[in-house]
Amino acid sequence: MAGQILRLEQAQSLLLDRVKKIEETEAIPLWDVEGRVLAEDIFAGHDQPPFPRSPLDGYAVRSEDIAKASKECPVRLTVIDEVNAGCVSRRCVTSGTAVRIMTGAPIPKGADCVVGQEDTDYGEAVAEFYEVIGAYENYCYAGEDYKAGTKLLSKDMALGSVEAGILASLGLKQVKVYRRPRVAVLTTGDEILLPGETLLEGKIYDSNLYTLVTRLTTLGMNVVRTGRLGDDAKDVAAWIEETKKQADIIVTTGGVSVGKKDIMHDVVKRLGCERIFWRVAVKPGMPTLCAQYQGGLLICLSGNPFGAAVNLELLVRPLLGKMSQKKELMLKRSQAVSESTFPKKSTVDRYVRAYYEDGKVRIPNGSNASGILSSMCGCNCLIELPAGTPRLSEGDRVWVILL
Ligand SMILES: Nc1nc2c(c(=O)[nH]1)N[C@H]1C(S)=C(S)[C@@H](COP(=O)(O)OP(=O)(O)OC[C@H]3O[C@@H](n4cnc5c(N)ncnc54)[C@H](O)[C@@H]3O)O[C@H]1N2
Ligand code: MOO
Repeated sequence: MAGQILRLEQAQSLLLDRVKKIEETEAIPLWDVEGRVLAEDIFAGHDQPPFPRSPLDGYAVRSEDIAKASKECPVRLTVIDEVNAGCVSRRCVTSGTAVRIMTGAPIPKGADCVVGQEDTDYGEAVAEFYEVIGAYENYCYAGEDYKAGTKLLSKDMALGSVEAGILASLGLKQVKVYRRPRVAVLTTGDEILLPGETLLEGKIYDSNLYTLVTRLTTLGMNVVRTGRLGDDAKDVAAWIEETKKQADIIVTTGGVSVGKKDIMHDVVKRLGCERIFWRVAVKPGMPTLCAQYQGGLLICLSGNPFGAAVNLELLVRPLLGKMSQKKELMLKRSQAVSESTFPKKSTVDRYVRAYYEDGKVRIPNGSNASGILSSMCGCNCLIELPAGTPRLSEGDRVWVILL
């Protein structure tokens, strides 16, 4: 069963070769666009703004009427109408007249500029003007944001709050995006209890389910099914069989090592899946087992909580990035100077939980062992110590993977 232990890059590329960009699309409400990828080009259906509008509260006038206005020698114009945002004045501004106007209101015909009310006497029937304002000053053109027919957003771009606003400004309620990768998570182990159950002798609570599902959700994935089962290969195979149609990727934890209850090897056989690899030369999480089922990948991570969390980042996250076209999901490395020591020499590539800030990286107190989760609290990176790296000292330069 042992076979060859793959280097991380080999394992990553074997898996990446087996996934494709998701082409299926769905229409979603604008509220939900954050983190989604646009599946259509978006063209403007109208000018924005659709009409020339006032940028000020004041008076719409003809600039030639106030060409000689000053504080000492004000120009007096008859106020023939008032227009607020959302309304339209049907009057035409002719020589000697003005229309009282509020910010955002359409500039009436005949007017070619707006005088802010601070430069007037705020007159109601007749107003005095103290400033010269040139033609098309304080004048927002129709279409100055965008013109009808302009391509505003392109297929395959990432959507966020600004794009949501642009789509809304077009009057759209929905937009076509690629569907998200569908991921299912199953934790296995006779010792695993769900939070809320009574802690019995020899048992522990399931932390992996919560770490993995929360992380996948944060990465923008559609977690379609979750489950927890004991060490029974038949049950686990049945669960995976039922889930295969709904999920592009099924992630499991536990049962991948060499013990009597390490059932995932048997599960893969029962399912008739093609085993892609077992074991990657990394610590933690070395015994990861990956297989292909029709329609997706089965990624069986170590039961150890840190091993599962790290390999979700190293092996699963890049797949999700490729499938969803979200570049930010591809692994991001940065150089940093270590402010901590790490005592163990690395015989395989080792990942150490740490905090990164401003080019410096610090390892938290507590163990970095595969079974230890609590010291990962607040960590935002993994220090990458390649095989053969001697003990880490303060001041050493290292590469980190930003989480
Ligand atoms: N003789 C050997 N023993 C082991 C080897 C080896 O090479 N020879 N490899 C070790 C390494 S490295 C790892 S990693 C673990 C992997 O074990 P499994 O993936 O089979 O996982 P389990 O045995 O099921 O669990 C390991 C550990 O994690 C706890 N666990 C499991 N599930 C959860 C969960 N959902 N939430 C929290 N904690 C969980 C479980 O109780 C175990 O303590 O194998 C080594 N053994
Ligand atoms: O490969 Mo394991 O997760 O280090 O104990």
